[in-house]
Amino acid sequence: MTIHHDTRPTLNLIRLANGEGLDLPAYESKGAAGMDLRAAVDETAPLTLLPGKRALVPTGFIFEIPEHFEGQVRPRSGLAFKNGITCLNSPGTVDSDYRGEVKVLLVNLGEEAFIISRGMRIAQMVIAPVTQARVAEITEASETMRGAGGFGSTGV
Ligand SMILES: O=c1ccn([C@H]2C[C@H](O)[C@@H](COP(=O)(O)OP(=O)(O)OP(=O)(O)O)O2)c(=O)[nH]1
Ligand SMILES: [Mg+2]
Repeated sequence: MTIHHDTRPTLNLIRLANGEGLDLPAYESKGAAGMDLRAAVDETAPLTLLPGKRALVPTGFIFEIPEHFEGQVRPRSGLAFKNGITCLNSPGTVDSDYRGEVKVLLVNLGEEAFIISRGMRIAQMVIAPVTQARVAEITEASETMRGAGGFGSTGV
């Protein structure tokens, strides 16, 4: 009999007042990379995002991102494809030492107004390992084949 140890890091969530009654962020399928984030906008006041405008949408939770991990706030492709809605700062970076409310910076690149109602799944968050590098200044970079080639240097 094989015993499976759950090696996943724990993500502690603290529900804020504006998060009352919201479903927790959740992975919507067994293999989902990201957990969907819901809009903690007021039930009585949906947020209208006009074309070309951006808005910081609250999630109603503090996320205690485990140490040595980050939260990556990413757009949902369905909203991007159907409505032109994306995360302006994608991927948004939630630091493991952040203890404020996680918010989603949405922008409307579509042609129609987009209504954000309470509980709508407006983005997703991937929890990914991340490290800090020790920064050291040196006088000369090591030689590589690529060298300073970038921005299309390898062709299309
Ligand atoms: O999509 C996002 C991006 C960031 N944040 C929060 C969590 C993150 O830890 C903090 C800082 O994000 P970032 O470092 O990207 O912003 P900054 O402009 O560098 O602000 P700061 O000087 O506070 O780091 O803002 C969000 O809630 N959602
Ligand atoms: Mg920062």
